[in-house]
Amino acid sequence: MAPTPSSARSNQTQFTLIRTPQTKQRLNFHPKTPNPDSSKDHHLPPPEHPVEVVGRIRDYPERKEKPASILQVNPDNQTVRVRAEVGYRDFTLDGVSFSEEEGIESFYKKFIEERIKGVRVGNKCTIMMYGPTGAGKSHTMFGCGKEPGIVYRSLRDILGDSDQDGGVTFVQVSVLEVYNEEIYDLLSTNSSNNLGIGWPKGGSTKVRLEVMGKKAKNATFISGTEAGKISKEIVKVEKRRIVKSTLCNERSSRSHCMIILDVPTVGGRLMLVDMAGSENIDQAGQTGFEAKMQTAKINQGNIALKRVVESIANGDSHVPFRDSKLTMLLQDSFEDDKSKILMILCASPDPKEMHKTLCTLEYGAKAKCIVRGSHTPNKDKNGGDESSSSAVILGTRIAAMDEFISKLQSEKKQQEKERNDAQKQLKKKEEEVAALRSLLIQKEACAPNEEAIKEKVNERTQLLKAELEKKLEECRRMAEEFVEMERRRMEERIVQQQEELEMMRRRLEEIEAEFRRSRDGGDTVKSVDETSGFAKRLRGLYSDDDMVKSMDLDMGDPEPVRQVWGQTAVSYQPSNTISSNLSDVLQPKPSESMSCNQMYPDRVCLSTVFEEEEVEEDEEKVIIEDKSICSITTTPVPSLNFGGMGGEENSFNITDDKESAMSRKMRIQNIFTLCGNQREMSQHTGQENDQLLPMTTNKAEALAVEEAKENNISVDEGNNGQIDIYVKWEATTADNPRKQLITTLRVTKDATLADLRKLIEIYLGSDNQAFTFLKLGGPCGAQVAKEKESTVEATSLPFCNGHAYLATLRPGKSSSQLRSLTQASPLPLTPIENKMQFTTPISKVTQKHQVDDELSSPIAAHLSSTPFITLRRH
Ligand SMILES: Nc1ncnc2c1ncn2[C@@H]1O[C@H](COP(=O)(O)OP(=O)(O)OP(=O)(O)O)[C@@H](O)[C@H]1O
Repeated sequence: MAPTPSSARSNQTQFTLIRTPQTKQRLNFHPKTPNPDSSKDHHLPPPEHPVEVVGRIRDYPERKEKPASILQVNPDNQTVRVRAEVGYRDFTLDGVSFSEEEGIESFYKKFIEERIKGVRVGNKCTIMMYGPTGAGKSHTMFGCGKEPGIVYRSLRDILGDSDQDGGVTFVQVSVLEVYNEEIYDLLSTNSSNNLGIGWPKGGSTKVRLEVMGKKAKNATFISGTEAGKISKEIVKVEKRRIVKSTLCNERSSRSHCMIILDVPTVGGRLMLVDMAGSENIDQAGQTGFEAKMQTAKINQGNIALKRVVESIANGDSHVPFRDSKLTMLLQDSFEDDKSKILMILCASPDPKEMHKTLCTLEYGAKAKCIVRGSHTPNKDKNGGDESSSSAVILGTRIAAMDEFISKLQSEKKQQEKERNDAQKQLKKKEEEVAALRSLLIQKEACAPNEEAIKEKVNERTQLLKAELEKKLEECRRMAEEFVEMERRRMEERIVQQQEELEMMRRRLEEIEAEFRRSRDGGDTVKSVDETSGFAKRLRGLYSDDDMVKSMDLDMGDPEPVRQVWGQTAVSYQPSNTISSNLSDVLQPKPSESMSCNQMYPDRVCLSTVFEEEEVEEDEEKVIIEDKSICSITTTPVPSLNFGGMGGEENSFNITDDKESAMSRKMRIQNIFTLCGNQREMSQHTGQENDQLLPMTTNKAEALAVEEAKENNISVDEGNNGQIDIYVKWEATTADNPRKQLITTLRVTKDATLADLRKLIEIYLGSDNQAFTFLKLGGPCGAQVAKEKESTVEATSLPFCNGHAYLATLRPGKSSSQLRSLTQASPLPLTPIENKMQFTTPISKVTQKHQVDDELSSPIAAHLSSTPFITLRRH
């Protein structure tokens, strides 16, 4: 494939594919217009191509990792494509063979065997190995140990197997070497001259020959009919070739080797030419003047052969055969009509060798275009004149040229198409690059925006942080204020408690004084003493000097009394000290917080722990006296139904089937006792009947009394000589809209209402709420005069529900005091009471004590406003 000048120009301007230094040496075809006489060409014989070109691509069996091949063969096995990083070039040859797939034997059979048969019958054939050093020329020509090369296979084919054909064909074989533009006879040795470097050792030298005409003069030949013997000789003399280690080949042939095999009987001739490597000086890595000269002279043969090929192909009148010894010896091969040339292009698939491979294929493509020229006149065998013969030849050449030109044009079109595709792809890629670039620019433009956003976020964060800190500071200040306020409130409470304690102490002193008076007094006092269980009790206690008397509001509770109230919790420490520790305030102890959290999961709890330990000893004594008389508990009323106390019908749980017979009996006994007392009281006083309440406010109580009368059963006075008394306010009045269960007291069974009053007054505290007892036993209740209270026993009160006595209090004139009593104090502490108004938590407490659901609500309503006190014994 030789580009036309036009294509070469287009390559320069449009193609940047693959260029070689040899481009300038390309055939310079003149553009030709279509031959007007081309119509006449159809009778011309097809153009004769004396040179056929096949490619042999070597293998690298010794390499473990083979590089990707740059050579690719089309399915027609004639076009080899050289792939570069960008683009490719196709070369159309007469055949391509990969030594990896086809060994020497199959290559020989495919491309050479037929020609050798022609030689045997008188044809002339020249087989040239062309290619860069190390491409496998010698390997293909002479073979290796396992595979004999073309030389030995040709000999065997021409002479036949000596054992079978023995001497049918006779051949003469000359072996020449062209080195440094000199011809040497490798079959002859000259023992006298020693030419030095490169020559065989042992004193013998090669014989230099002169060229006479187109042949080497006086060349030695070996003749014979046995291929084996001749092959052995050739093997021997082939080793005399000058070889040298180069960068490209460890045993590089530095000379051209020609084996000329004549078959004189038929006039056949076979010329086998193993050319030296076609590399240039730099590639050969030769240094020094002599070495460079040597490489230059080796190349001289190659260059001369190229010129000859181009000249023949161009149809030049002069073909420079005489430019080198090699071309002089090959002249016959090109000029003889009977001679055919087979050029084997050896190439490497290694990408590193791409440049050499391209040069080799370009050279082969040129050689393939050679047609018989005018300088090889083919005498008209039919006796025609020379001019007509020349015209035929010229016509043939023109046809060949036209064919070549059309081929190049189609290649050019193909390449232009590929170029357009490549340009389109390039444009597409450029667009992509432009898009990416714009994206990049956009991103770069966005970068400052991100910075601005970050800055804003930082600013906002700082602002929020400052606000947060401000609010935190505010909260801290509020907490401190709150703590301070609580502290002050607590202090006030403490003062108040101290005052109350003082008042209690004074009251106890009064009681004590009364007690002394009763002890020291006459018969009048004695009667009081007999009737007053409380005084009796006091006397008993004071008569025992060994008894430890103490007063402690927290009587024996293993844990301090805790009342849940409000939304905060304060831990109140003994000795009137206030724990104002903020952490204590805001973070209650785990046990406290747990109880609080269970009851008020959504609230912050404040628990009050109230302990009085440093109370004066005298006060303690009095309290112990009180304790011995009664105990006030916060135990919820078990089954007392206060549903009817708000005006609705009372519904004591008298139909409870589960009530034990014992408790029923006790209740009936109690009612009888009450009834008896009522009658007794009426007889003694005579005034109470006048002051009977207009109606019994509690039907259940009346019912219980009647029941007791009917059954005539005495009441059992409770456990351990103590009885429980429910203390409640009378029915609803305008002043007192709610019924109030005040508390439950536990007193000795011989306690009088006067004793009860004292306890209730203590319980009610400094408010000193005025009240009178209502004695309910008959159909109507009656007020008990205050002065008569000491004569009326607590057991004369109505007995309710088999559990406790009911002390109903009628408020005195000071209803405002009652109101204030019923109103819950928001403050946690009063001396011995806590006024709670939290329905929900109290109802929870009552549920905890398993009060019926029906009862829980009204009881909770009462309990929520009922002051509690817990007194325990030490
Ligand atoms: N097809 C092949 N398969 C295996 N080995 C090969 C092949 N071709 C060449 N070789 C090996 O490569 C090395 C070089 O080959 P060779 O001498 O034939 O190259 P060359 O073209 O003759 O080089 P030079 O021009 O320098 O003489 C040798 O060792 C040879 O055995």
